[in-house]
Amino acid sequence: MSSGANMHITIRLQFAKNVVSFSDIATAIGQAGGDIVGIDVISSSKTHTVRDITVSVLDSKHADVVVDTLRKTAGVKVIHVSDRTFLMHIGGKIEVKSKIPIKTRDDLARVYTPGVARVCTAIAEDPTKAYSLTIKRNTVAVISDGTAVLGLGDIGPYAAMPVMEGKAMLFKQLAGVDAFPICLDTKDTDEIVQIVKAIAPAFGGINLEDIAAPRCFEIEERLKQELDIPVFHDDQHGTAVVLLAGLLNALKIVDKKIEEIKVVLTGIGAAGIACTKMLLAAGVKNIIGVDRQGAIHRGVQYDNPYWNEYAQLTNPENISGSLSDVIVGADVFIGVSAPGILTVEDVKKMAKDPIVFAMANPVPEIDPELAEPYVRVMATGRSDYPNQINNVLCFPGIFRGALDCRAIEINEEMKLAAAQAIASVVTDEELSETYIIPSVFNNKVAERVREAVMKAAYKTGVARKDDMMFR
Ligand SMILES: NC(=O)c1ccc[n+]([C@@H]2O[C@H](COP(=O)([O-])OP(=O)(O)OC[C@H]3O[C@@H](n4cnc5c(N)ncnc54)[C@H](O)[C@@H]3O)[C@@H](O)[C@H]2O)c1
Ligand SMILES: O=C(O)C[C@H](O)C(=O)O
Ligand SMILES: [Mg+2]
Repeated sequence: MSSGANMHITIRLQFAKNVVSFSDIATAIGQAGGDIVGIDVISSSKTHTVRDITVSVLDSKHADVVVDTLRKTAGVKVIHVSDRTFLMHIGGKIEVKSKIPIKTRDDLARVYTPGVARVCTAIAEDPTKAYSLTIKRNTVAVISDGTAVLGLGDIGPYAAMPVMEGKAMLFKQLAGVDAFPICLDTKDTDEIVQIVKAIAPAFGGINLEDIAAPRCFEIEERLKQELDIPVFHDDQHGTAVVLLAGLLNALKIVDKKIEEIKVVLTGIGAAGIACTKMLLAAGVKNIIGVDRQGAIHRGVQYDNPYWNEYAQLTNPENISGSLSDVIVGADVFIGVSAPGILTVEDVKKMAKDPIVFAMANPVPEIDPELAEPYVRVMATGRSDYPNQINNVLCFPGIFRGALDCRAIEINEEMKLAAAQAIASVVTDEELSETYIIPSVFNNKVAERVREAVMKAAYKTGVARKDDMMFR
């Protein structure tokens, strides 16, 4: 399965009318396996025509095959090839906009010197006024060091930017939160903690993103202790929240109790450890974690201290072995690891009515089309298949709620409330194998998550909004 399903390329080509017809070109594209999804005439003369032909292809290799076929067709000249996805990224995807225009000298004197000085002084005298007089109240920093970007791994801070810009777009569109992508050119835990602390004054919350385990745990813990604004590692907690929402609904379909299921989870990293903790808190008793060297079990000393702790909390029968060994009889498979590691043979060994959540991005642990015939409920992290279990269902609404009540943190109760809120958007009448989790575009999601999260924040005493100081 490719990472670029729905990949569209636009090929600008010129063809000599007396040598080749458009239907010859369409046939050539079809024979190379491409699907024409759009045609635009750019110019036409007596002898030549220039057209932009948009073609759906499987991946970039397939795109090369289609383009090569056209290059070899007599009378055809390929002028250039563009990829719609790349075109959407030219110059980046977000910008900063002013709320008020500066039209007159008077405006200038208010938004900037000298007027602004009075506002600065007011904040200097009472720093809590930053909430009412600066962007802090509505602004989140999306911070990555580029070490665990999607399932692409350590691709560095420059390459991480498009994902962080995308997260910022989603924050804004789904919950009205202004988010800044900030990619740091350091992998040093102390340095990351120091930098984030130092930039915190401008922000009402910190969303850590795509920072590899195990460093992400210490970074988050230390920042939580040192800052009075919510710090939330999206790949851990956002994923765990949405996973639980999806599982609660999937279990209704197969009519199994959460306490009785056997769960096998692959990828004991940031997402995997947080998902496991959330499932244990929700009542799962039998969960086995599998990483590269097989099932995590007691009796081994792992280099990774988090795995030693993990072994204590999970795998009640202390089973060892590979994924194929431990998957036998499992009710649920959860993948937050790497592409293609679950085989159809593995799925066939699961208990009746298997639930498979293959959540690695962009390529899941098993191709949904291969798994489909053998599973009862199938979900991925992607938007091009039904049941998208992706942290995008959580982070906009959870931060909206936290910002609106000026929460000092996002705690366990707030996360659980968010999971239940997401699950509740799908009504019992609507619930089906292909609809266990609401769509990212369902505008009820962020609002419901916001309300639930605020309620939990007030209940647990972490909301400061009623405190006059933070108005
Ligand atoms: N759908 C979602 O919302 C969502 C959210 C977060 C992460 N993810 C995906 O989950 C994956 C992991 O993300 P993370 O942030 O936890 O990264 P991470 O680097 O912290 O953890 C990944 C873990 O997977 C393990 N792993 C790699 N290859 C494996 C294999 N062949 N078999 C078993 N384990 C293997 C690694 O050793 C590591 O422990 C990525 O693909 C990411 O895109 C999806
Ligand atoms: O970015 C996503 O689509 C989800 C998640 O944060 C991931 O790292 O895969
Ligand atoms: Mg991520």
